Amino acid sequence: MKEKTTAIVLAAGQGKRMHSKIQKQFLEIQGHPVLYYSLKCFQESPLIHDIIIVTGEDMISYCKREIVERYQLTKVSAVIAGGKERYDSVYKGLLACEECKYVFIHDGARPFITEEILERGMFGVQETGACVVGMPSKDTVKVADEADFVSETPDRKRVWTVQTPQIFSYDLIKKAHESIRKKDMTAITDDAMVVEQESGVQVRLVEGSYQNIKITTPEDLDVAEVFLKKIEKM
Ligand SMILES: Nc1ccn([C@@H]2O[C@H](COP(=O)(O)OP(=O)(O)OP(=O)(O)O)[C@@H](O)[C@H]2O)c(=O)n1
Ligand SMILES: C[C@](O)(CO)[C@H](O)COP(=O)(O)O
Repeated sequence: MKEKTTAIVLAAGQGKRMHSKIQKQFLEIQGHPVLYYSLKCFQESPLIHDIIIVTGEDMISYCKREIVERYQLTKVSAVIAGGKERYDSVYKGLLACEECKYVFIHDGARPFITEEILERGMFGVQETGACVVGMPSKDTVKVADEADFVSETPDRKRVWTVQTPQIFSYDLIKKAHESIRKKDMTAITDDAMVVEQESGVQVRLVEGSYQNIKITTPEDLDVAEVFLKKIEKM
């Protein structure tokens, strides 16, 4: 089915900045693992046909049992092993996709996506085949030189901090990842930059939300608890 849309959900990171024995995507907030919340959104979205979970080799059976079976995530078509870096895990996810038109690449460490965000992403990707969700920066951003002196202050109106999901035409993102893998790869921190560097395709920015945080350091868990309590009351 060529019109299919697949979500690749990344959960193979070590979470070093969290300093926890349990990897952050498996820590519980309000009684459920962080990873569950974004999977639930993809499971319930009419835009998404199937879901691939990318996790550590040693966590595959845990994910199948404690996430996919426990929450009856019927759209999950595969749970596969990721790689050393985030971009390796993305590439493995892309290789595991069955024929599809679009892919939503998402950090399993971002629990607060919504159907509205997915809709904006799906709308945005139609234009050029590449779309990222993000938000305009609330802070003024400085670009530093190598000695930590300010080298530039970009116009804040033009500065966005980007989130996931990042949504692409499958053929475009697969080709871009294949192309960058032939080079010396350093500091590839998102998928949009792979498209920026390896194709002439423009990447559309659409609004995510200020709530769509990535669980990265311990204080993010406190913030996540607050957001969840607020969501539960709605
Ligand atoms: N080799 C990797 C590295 C990261 N990720 C995933 O990519 C997302 C975003 O990465 P990040 O927040 O940097 O996670 P970690 O790499 O786990 O964190 P840290 O850098 O603190 O170790 C997370 O959902 C993480 O599980 C992945 O699937 N495979
Ligand atoms: C893809 C991403 O979530 C966009 O903000 C982010 O770049 C992941 O980066 P990290 O270095 O893995 O935290």
